[in-house]
Amino acid sequence: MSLADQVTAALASVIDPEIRKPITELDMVDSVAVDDAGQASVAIKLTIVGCPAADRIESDVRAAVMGVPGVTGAEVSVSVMTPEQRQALTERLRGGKRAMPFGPDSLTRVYAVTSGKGGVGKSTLTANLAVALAARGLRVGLVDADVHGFSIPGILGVAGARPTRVGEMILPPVAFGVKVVSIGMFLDPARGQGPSSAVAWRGPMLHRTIQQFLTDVYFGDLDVLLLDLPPGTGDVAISVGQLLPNAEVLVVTTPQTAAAEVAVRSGALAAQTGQRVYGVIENMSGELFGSGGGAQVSAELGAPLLGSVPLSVPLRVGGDEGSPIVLSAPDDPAAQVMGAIAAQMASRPRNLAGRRLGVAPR
Ligand SMILES: Nc1ncnc2c1ncn2[C@@H]1O[C@H](COP(=O)(O)OP(=O)(O)OP(=O)(O)O)[C@@H](O)[C@H]1O
Repeated sequence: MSLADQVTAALASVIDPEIRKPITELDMVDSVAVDDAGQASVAIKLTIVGCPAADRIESDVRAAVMGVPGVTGAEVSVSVMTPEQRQALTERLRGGKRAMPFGPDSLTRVYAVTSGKGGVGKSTLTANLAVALAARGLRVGLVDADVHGFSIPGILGVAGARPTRVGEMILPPVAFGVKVVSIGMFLDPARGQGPSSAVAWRGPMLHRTIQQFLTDVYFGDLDVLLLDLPPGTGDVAISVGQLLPNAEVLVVTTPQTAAAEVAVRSGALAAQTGQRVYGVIENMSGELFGSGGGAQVSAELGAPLLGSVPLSVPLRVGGDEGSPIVLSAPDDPAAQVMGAIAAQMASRPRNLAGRRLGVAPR
């Protein structure tokens, strides 16, 4: 066996402390060379930038290399895997099992949009934010999980659209650059399922449906996934909290005090499932409905008030007509506020920056 082969064999004793497998099985050894004088050069690829285990891996590699008889010195260089290499590794570690793509090791920022009660404009804001984010060049997916009324497809002008099935894969319709699916598109009226049968959707069946839905719908690589949840603190919010603990919550409220109180409750549920409240949006602001609801929810949840969207006739009409005003009437004051909120969201880095690869040890 050549000295280089012996060095490679020795590297099998170096275990990645997080993934808990030999680095030689994780495609982390890029190259190994040993010159005539016994000087070894080893190139290592880490899974992510700023990998907390980097120093340990590097020193373990050095020790393993120096332990090979005949090696006189070791030069270890460290780089980072490309996203493709990382993805290939992740898939291989999962053993080819289809997994829910938006879990904690995903690069996608996931936002669950919730409200205390219905009719506060949650779906309208979610749809417009999604379109505004897509218009900024982000890859955006939108899941309508509001079992009390699937309004997203209508607001985005794809009310009659059905997803395309390619084998086991379900390809979502695209509206204004947003990949949009609604649980409403998967209901089977023959089984009594329908937008008006929310009661039949409670509990474990709903949980399984959402899980299957997130797994089977092929969104591809997304920068942002938005979920329009039903108002309140019901089963869907709990399921999403369990399935996507990494999701951040956006709370929509109106300016009235009563609406603000229930909005706080739905935001507080997020904390119980380990989610973080990213921010609060006040909608339909204007003297008519009182004021201060957004600020109150923001203060009580300890999350920023991202903006106050004024009452706007074009916003309502745009929703009815399937024409989101962030595109069709960008100068409207409500469109301006929603555009500004989308700009804040778009300026955040991708989800995984500096985080560990969340691969569970076997
Ligand atoms: N800022 C606004 N100005 C005027 N009308 C608005 C505004 N925001 C929303 N609306 C209108 O209010 C109605 C309710 O909005 P929407 O369906 O988005 O609420 P929701 O909170 O998602 O309700 P639910 O959860 O019950 O589906 C719609 O007719 C919508 O066009």
